[in-house]
Amino acid sequence: MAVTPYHATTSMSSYTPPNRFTSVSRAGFSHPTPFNPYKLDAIFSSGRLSLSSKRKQPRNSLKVKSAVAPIETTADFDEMVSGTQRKYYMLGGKGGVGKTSCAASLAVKFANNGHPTLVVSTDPAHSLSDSFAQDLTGGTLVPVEGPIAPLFALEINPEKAREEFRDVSKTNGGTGVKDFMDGMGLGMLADQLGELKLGELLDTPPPGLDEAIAISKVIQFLESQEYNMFTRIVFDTAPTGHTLRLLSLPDFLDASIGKILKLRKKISSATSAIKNVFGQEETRQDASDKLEKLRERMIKVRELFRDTNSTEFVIVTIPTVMAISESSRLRASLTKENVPVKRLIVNQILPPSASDCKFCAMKRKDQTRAIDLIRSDPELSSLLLVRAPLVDVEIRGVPALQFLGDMIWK
Ligand SMILES: Nc1ncnc2c1ncn2[C@@H]1O[C@H](COP(=O)(O)OP(=O)(O)OP(=O)(O)O)[C@@H](O)[C@H]1O
Repeated sequence: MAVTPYHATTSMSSYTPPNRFTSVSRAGFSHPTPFNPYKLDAIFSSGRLSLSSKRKQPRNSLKVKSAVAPIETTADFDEMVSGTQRKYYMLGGKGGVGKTSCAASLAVKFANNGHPTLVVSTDPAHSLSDSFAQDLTGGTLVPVEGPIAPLFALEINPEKAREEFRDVSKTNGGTGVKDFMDGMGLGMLADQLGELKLGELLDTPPPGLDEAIAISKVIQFLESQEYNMFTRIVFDTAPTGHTLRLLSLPDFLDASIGKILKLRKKISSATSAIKNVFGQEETRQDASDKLEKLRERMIKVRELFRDTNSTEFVIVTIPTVMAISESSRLRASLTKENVPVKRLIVNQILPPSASDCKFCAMKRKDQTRAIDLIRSDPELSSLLLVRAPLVDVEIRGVPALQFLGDMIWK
């Protein structure tokens, strides 16, 4: 299967990873008081947040205090950044909570700490381009300017990935095969094939299939020599429902494809006498191989999600009862699927304010109540709770992501 084309740039090909990751200074910005840390526009207009200035400033000089009841934990970024072996971070959660912003800011932070990093969006509704304020829609790796170590971004077109699957399956088990079998009087086997609901699968692929294929494509090309320089891979995944289906999908596909392959063997022996007449043996063998490969790739995706040594799923949520309930269910499902989870980002927490309006005071109360839920939730209370404040402008572009990342990933 063709690997996503990519044209290496000089910055990537000439890059030598540092021996000691700690030797690369982290981005930090100092702000003279009085200063509202949530006013991004103030930082930009004052010129205090610029890529050239970031290396001169002391690390983590910007401290943000949380507005709601304190739960003093950090993301333990030191643990995330340590080691040169490749690590994968999957960020997921309810739609619109800030998965993309958190994923992009984490990727920028890794790159600023010396890790050649790749950030990938497999969300069918991509917003990585918007987040980086760069066009990433071409389906190829695009260099992101700014961070210290190379940072590349990729939006995988799920439609295209799905088409690939449809092509493989059509030749192997769709109507083509059914007609072929009917023609040979193998209606019974055709019915068995029907039971596998393969036709349905082709017409309306289950949510998660395109994402699983997209992830498997990334795994595939990351195995090549050309891309082994990437030590951190950050995935911006699709909203919760898709992720959950994606996790059960490999089992479903594994079983279905397994059955199809068995069936194929039966058909193959039953028709050995006449298959030469049809002259299709070679095509069918090729399709079988492709299907088997697809099955292996699905298994790899599942293994990657479950690999405690290299992978971590980070749940992103917001401080509302609905979002937290959904996060709790997500965690339960991830645990069932043996997917390692350590961190929970609570994004968009209201910043402190001396004079709350009525609306803000109500909102703050709601947020406090929601965060209290996390503390008593059996699925979420054991996670490292990371607080991310609501800022007053959209997070777009590397400097803004750097700013957000320095508040979240500490
Ligand atoms: N901490 C924050 N403060 C202010 N705005 C934020 C914050 N986090 C995210 N946003 C904004 O919220 C919007 C949605 O964020 P984002 O695209 O990151 O969410 P998402 O979970 O990836 O969404 P989707 O599920 O639609 O892909 C964006 O406009 C983003 O700039």
